[in-house]
Amino acid sequence: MTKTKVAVIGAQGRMGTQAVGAVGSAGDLELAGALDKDDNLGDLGGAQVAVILSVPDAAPDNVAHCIERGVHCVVGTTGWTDERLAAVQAQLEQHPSVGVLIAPNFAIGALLALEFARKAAPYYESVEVIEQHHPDKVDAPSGTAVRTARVLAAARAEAGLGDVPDATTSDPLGARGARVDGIPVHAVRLRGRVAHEEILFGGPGEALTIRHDSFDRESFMPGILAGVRAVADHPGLTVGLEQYLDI
Ligand SMILES: NC(=O)C1=CN([C@@H]2O[C@H](COP(=O)(O)OP(=O)(O)OC[C@H]3O[C@@H](n4cnc5c(N)ncnc54)[C@H](O)[C@@H]3O)[C@@H](O)[C@H]2O)C=CC1
Ligand SMILES: O=C(O)C1=N[C@H](C(=O)O)C[C@H](O)C1
Repeated sequence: MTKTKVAVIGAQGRMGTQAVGAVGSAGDLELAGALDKDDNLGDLGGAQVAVILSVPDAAPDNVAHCIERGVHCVVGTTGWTDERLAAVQAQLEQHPSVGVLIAPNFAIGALLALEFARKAAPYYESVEVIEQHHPDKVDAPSGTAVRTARVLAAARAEAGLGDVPDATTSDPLGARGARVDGIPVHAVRLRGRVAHEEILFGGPGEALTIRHDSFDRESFMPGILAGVRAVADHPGLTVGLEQYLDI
């Protein structure tokens, strides 16, 4: 069997170290490179696929480097703005056979939570998102929470729902949190947490809470490997691993 050659970028980080182990342990994959910020990415050790788990400020350059060399990308790094996504899209137009997966969350439960939330959204007047992470995380709100809020907002708009009700007229300290496409999003940072998300729905006389917990980064590894195995068959830009899976 010919093994797919995979390079990990951000290989010395919390996620990168586990991803290096997961790729190295997969019988159908070969670790071609384990690269971090002081390394010259070069030809990525001849990799066909790069797993990018660097920091938000570095990932756009990492992705551009890979696309330029025809290397498919499975990107876990967060912090993707519309402008950064548009730049990836534009570069991919010059490299139409290259696949780039940007996956805000690789955990199967997080993907299921997103789909359950999409389904619930039309039925509730109120919804808010609370994410909790370890205090070493550099970006807030989490990429997962941003994507969840966007999906919720789109589902509400499609169902003809208006803004979430909120009578607040005075909030000088920002206690009501951020708004992503109109959806309130709250970020908690606590030592001991890994990655957690709650989607709180409210309607007259009832509530529905959808919650996902990643207690260990091993929860992300099967999703990374699934992305690596599928990315070459999905040229162009894809946001969300759920697009590859039958969820
Ligand atoms: N999609 C998902 O399921 C998950 C995504 N993440 C995201 O992955 C990213 C990394 O998270 P952690 O591993 O916790 O962070 P980390 O800070 O532990 O690791 C980041 C690594 O990237 C390296 N790095 C910095 N600049 C670089 C450059 N120019 N080139 C190559 N490497 C560079 C750092 O030296 C470090 O080793 C974050 O954006 C985080 O939100 C984290 C967990 C799950
Ligand atoms: O930084 C993290 O840890 C995580 N980052 C991703 C995010 O921002 O959504 C995924 C997961 O929540 C863990």
